[in-house]
Amino acid sequence: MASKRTAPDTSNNRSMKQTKLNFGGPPKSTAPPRHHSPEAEKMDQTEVKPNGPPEDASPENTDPLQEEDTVDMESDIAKGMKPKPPRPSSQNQTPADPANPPTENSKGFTVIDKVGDLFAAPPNSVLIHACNCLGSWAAGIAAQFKKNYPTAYKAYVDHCKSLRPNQLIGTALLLPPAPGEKHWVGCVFTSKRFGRAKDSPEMILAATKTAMEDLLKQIGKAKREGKEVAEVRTCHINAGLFNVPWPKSKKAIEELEIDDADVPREIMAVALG
Ligand SMILES: Nc1ncnc2c1ncn2[C@@H]1O[C@H](COP(=O)(O)OP(=O)(O)OC[C@H]2O[C@H](OP(=O)(O)O)[C@H](O)[C@@H]2O)[C@@H](O)[C@H]1O
Repeated sequence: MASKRTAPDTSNNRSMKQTKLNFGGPPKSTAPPRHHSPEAEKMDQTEVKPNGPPEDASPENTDPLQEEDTVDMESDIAKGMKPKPPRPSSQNQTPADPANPPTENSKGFTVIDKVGDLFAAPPNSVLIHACNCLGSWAAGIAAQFKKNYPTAYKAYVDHCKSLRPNQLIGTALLLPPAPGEKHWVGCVFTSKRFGRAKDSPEMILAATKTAMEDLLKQIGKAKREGKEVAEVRTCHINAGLFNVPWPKSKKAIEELEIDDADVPREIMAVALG
């Protein structure tokens, strides 16, 4: 683990049942460790440190999720939980027509929980993480992003320098794979600041909705332009240093509706076991 410190993940990673039990419940910890100096927490623009070399940061080419996923998904289905049932496609249901079987809501999204390492995703996957608006990927999974994707980190810092937190909050930045960096990086700006100055859980969740909508639309646009986008994978955004239980962020994503045929409808939420 490349992060300098661990952060509380207030969700359960392995079981939809436990995820449901945790839903809406209080976070296990309300005081995540501070990870920036008081000076840094006061800053509106973080200093830009030179990026180190990628070292041997390139993630694996294989995706070790598959086997475990199948087991998890099957057991979830056996428990009568996810996958999410299709939403009604119309208010006025007509009798079943074999030529036109009922379809899922074409505007909605499904978030599938998986156990594994986010960075072990297939090439050209989009990896999503929550960001502050100050240009800092100093801790938690953000520090791993900084190490693995130095070009994306620089683009994120430049983006944060070009806009104020009030302009960035609730938006997203989609960064294509740079040479030697095999994944897209999806930054969702869910809190203006970090540490003790982070936004409230309510504000973080509101920003998560619009930022994820923005990101998914950007992914749809990239696909329309012929760019190669494999899977869309997210970590349990907001569940560590931002201290918002994952099921709440997951629900915010699943409640989105976007009317765009090119937007990917399935998001894998990957968490370490
Ligand atoms: N390899 C891996 N694969 C899969 N899941 C992994 C993983 N490694 C860790 N996780 C999990 O990933 C979740 C997110 O937890 P995090 O605490 O990182 O992020 P967050 O979204 O709550 O908070 C954002 C602020 O954290 C940073 O802080 P800085 O201000 O830069 O210092 C940012 O820049 C923001 O400001 C937790 O469930 C971790 O268990």
